[in-house]
Amino acid sequence: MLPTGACFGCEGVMLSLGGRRILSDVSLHVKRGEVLGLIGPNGAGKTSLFEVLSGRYHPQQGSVFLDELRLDRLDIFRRARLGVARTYQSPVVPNALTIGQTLRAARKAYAPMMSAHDAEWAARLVRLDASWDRTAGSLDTFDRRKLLLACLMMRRPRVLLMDEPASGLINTEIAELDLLLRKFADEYHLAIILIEHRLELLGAIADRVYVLDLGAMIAEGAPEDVFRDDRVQAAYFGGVA
Ligand SMILES: Nc1ncnc2c1ncn2[C@@H]1O[C@H](COP(=O)(O)OP(=O)(O)OP(=O)(O)O)[C@@H](O)[C@H]1O
Repeated sequence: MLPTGACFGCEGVMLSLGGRRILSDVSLHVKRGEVLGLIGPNGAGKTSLFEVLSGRYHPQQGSVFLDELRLDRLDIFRRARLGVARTYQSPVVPNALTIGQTLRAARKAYAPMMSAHDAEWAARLVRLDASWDRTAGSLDTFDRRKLLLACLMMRRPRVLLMDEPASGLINTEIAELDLLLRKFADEYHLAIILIEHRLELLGAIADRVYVLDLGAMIAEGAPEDVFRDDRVQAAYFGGVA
């Protein structure tokens, strides 16, 4: 069960891969309209936790919840259809398709089919200004991210999991991305979880932050408190915990 007010998350997740313990007793939850940061040093288990939440990995112990629904037995595509959207560190787009064709493919990927109006709305929402005749492969990193976000947003997801969405972006683009994500959370009540290495980026946008280290959750709270936490300092900078 999730705590009162939470709409998505996991409880007591234990994951082993290839005989190695990757996650130990990990719990995390997010509310509607909340932007959550997930941080931790390299190899802490952040991406593995996203794979558990999105349904690519099935943990040996623990559960994933969307409201009261237990998602444990559902594969990644079923969770996506229930409103668990996911982006990846590399914005891989279908290079040869135009923006228009890519959005059309997303509209028709599964029932219910979305309308052309939904695609136009989503492209406007993410401020994708490029011509729809352009091939997706010709877009820069930020426009690729926007195109992939538009494909997700047209279906009005309930949860958005984003693995290092600021990777490859310049500062002005990161500022625009922050505004977009705040808008998704505030106006569309989307629950957002972001993986980010750079603490300073999360300080500006996250309502709350979780810190993973060596597969265990070592801190949770407001960004300014978490960043001062001795265990977090030790995990990041090798100080004394
Ligand atoms: N399929 C796998 N089989 C065995 N070990 C794995 C597998 N995938 C990941 N790992 C290991 O699990 C640990 C956590 O990896 P993960 O990619 O989840 O960490 P991360 O916090 O996302 O790291 P980074 O910030 O470097 O992306 C690492 O030690 C990694 O080598």
